[in-house]
Amino acid sequence: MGSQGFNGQKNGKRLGITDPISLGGPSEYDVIKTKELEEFLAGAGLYETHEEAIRREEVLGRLDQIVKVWVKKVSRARGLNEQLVQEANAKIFTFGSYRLGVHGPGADIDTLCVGPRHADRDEDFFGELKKMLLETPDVTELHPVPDAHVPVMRFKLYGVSIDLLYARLSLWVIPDDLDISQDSILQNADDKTVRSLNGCRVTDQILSLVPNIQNFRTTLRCMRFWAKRRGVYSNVAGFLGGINWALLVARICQLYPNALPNMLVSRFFRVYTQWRWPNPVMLCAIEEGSLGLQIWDPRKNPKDKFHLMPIITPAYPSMNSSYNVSASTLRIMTEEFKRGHNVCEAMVLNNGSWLELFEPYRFFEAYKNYLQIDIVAECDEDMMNWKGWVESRIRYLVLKIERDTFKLLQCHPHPGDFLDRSNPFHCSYFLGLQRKEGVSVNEAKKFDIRLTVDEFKGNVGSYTSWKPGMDINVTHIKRKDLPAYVFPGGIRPTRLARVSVEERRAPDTSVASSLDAGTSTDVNVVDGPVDDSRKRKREEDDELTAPKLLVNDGLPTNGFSVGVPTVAPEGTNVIAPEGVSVNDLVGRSGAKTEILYQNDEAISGQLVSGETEKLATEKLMSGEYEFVQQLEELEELDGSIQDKNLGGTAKENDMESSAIKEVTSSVPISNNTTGACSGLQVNGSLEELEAFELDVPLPMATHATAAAQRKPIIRFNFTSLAKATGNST
Ligand SMILES: Nc1ncnc2c1ncn2[C@@H]1O[C@H](COP(=O)(O)OP(=O)(O)OP(=O)(O)O)[C@@H](O)[C@H]1O
Ligand SMILES: [Mg+2]
Ligand SMILES: [Mg+2]
Repeated sequence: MGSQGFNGQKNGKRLGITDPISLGGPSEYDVIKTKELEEFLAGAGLYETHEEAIRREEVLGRLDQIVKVWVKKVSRARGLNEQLVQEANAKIFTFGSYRLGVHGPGADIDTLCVGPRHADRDEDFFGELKKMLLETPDVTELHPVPDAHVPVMRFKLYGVSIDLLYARLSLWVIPDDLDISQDSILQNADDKTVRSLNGCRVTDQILSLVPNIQNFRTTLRCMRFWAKRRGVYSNVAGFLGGINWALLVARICQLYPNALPNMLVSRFFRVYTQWRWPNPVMLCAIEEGSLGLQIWDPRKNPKDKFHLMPIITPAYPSMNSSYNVSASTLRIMTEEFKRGHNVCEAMVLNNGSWLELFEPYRFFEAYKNYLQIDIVAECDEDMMNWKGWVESRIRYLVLKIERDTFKLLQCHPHPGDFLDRSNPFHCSYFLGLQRKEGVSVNEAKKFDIRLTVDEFKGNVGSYTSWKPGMDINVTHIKRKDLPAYVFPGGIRPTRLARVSVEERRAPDTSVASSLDAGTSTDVNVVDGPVDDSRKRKREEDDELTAPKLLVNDGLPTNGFSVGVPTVAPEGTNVIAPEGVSVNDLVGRSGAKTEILYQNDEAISGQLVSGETEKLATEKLMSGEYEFVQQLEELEELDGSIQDKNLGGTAKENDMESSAIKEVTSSVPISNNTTGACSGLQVNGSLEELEAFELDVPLPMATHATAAAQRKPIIRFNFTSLAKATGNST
């Protein structure tokens, strides 16, 4: 198949803020591999049926009817004359995965209702419309969330999940052909309206900024599925969510405008493996705008400087869509990009497969030590609210632990919760724990993170909608003590293979995978034989290095616990920060390079040579836009930025390997504790924490006074050999 001859432009406008990396079109191989990929995605159940698609359209039609009736009712109640009542209008727009055309069978439809100035949010949208929805028999599970940052009404209409936002415009009449992409639509809009409009405006912009929507969709479907399988799909956990993945994929589509999805997937991994965060990913230039709304600008906004993985939204006001990303989650995602890159490279040599790329990440085999966060509530509604709140706090716990252990301990949050099948009002979250690479047992000495956990629980306990019965428990557990309900089917494998650090991220062709689409939080744990000699060695290692973890102060618990009750520990020690080199001030190239080769060098009709393309990618990475320059300015502005190696490291002629190396060390500089980050590890073996010896469930200490009275103790002692007495749950 020849080149589609796309020159990187759409309607005479260049897409993206740089020229493409390659204008090469697909080869026969790409056509075959793309077909294979599409079949794979279909086989995984990612596409809905034609009937389901029709149903969604009917649902949207019905919703549009409902809001149109609503707005007339509201207009009449406000005393508008009959002519104005007749003209009164409201309109439904869609955004999210449905609008992008990448939704799966069970996905919600994200919708926005745009209404006139006399239909307000509180009284009319969350009042009258809610009342009408409650009275509509086809509406079920109505759950209004008026106090959210982006207020939303959640419900099901004919069984289809709907997220409905509201934008109140300053117009008296909403025309049916209203264009919300104009910035003027934001004039005189309240903050919640601006935020509510944002989802639609961003989605529409994305679709207008990619060269080929169909290729974008297939690639995005693939990347969303991949991210779910690899446990890196979750905004709230500090990974990336739907909009972030869409933006990352869209940028790749701009850089390879004539490529088919198979190549876009492989370039996705290549480019983001080399990406030198915190250079931002942007689909277009950031507009200053005339309305004075705050935009992402690390030169002006101190908070923006600490964003580790900026992925900027393309509609005014441009924002960073991925501010939740932490050093931990960035490290994990970078490792995953690298793994994806390796699998794709191997595929070209006939050594890899799509199956292998989508191999589920085996979270519960990856670590020896976990932190288990259990929550309980008294009824469905309390549980839903309590879960939402706790879930949104967990990434702060990750930050706190890494901060308070001077980054010697690394946390890996598992996205999503696990429901205890024996108790519908109990569920658990998990963090994998490991010692930072290169931190020796001796160096690590002892940790005391009682205060860290206490702080977390205090924070969680400050929930303004707290109700009696909402409780939380934080317990340290070993892998063997993981509750059965975390495993597929609720059945603990008879023997859990320990995945070595290298194995954790490396492709594993020996493991068969069941492609249960949509189970983003499920991890396929495989029960396999463990080599005896390796096992013996492990046990010896455990003996030598067993650290100690104390999870409470010996006080009795209040009866709710999951974990391993053991004896109370001896006194606790607080580790000193000495000797901890937080190597986060390492080199970022300051040079702004000429980007890419000329268009006419791009070989029309065929792929550019691998080496040329690699070089082009590398160039792009090393001189991405004006941002490097911006960073230099930043450094002049802010003495806290201490990039000593600026401009002194790899430049445009460096090979890919050095670019990778740079990616792993090119991180923003911060003296801010929450935004602080360490160097990333990609290569080499990450050492795990070895067996914790003591593991006592925490007393319940969620709320206010309870939290103050029961201080949980978590102590990591890498030298002590106190014997465990734990038994499994
Ligand atoms: N917590 C949030 N903060 C900010 N924006 C959010 C948040 N949750 C959702 N959104 C916005 O709503 C959009 C849709 O979110 P949603 O969770 O429905 O994901 P999605 O991409 O539609 O995937 P799915 O197919 O799983 O629904 C996102 O793309 C984002 O713009
Ligand atoms: Mg959605
Ligand atoms: Mg949604």
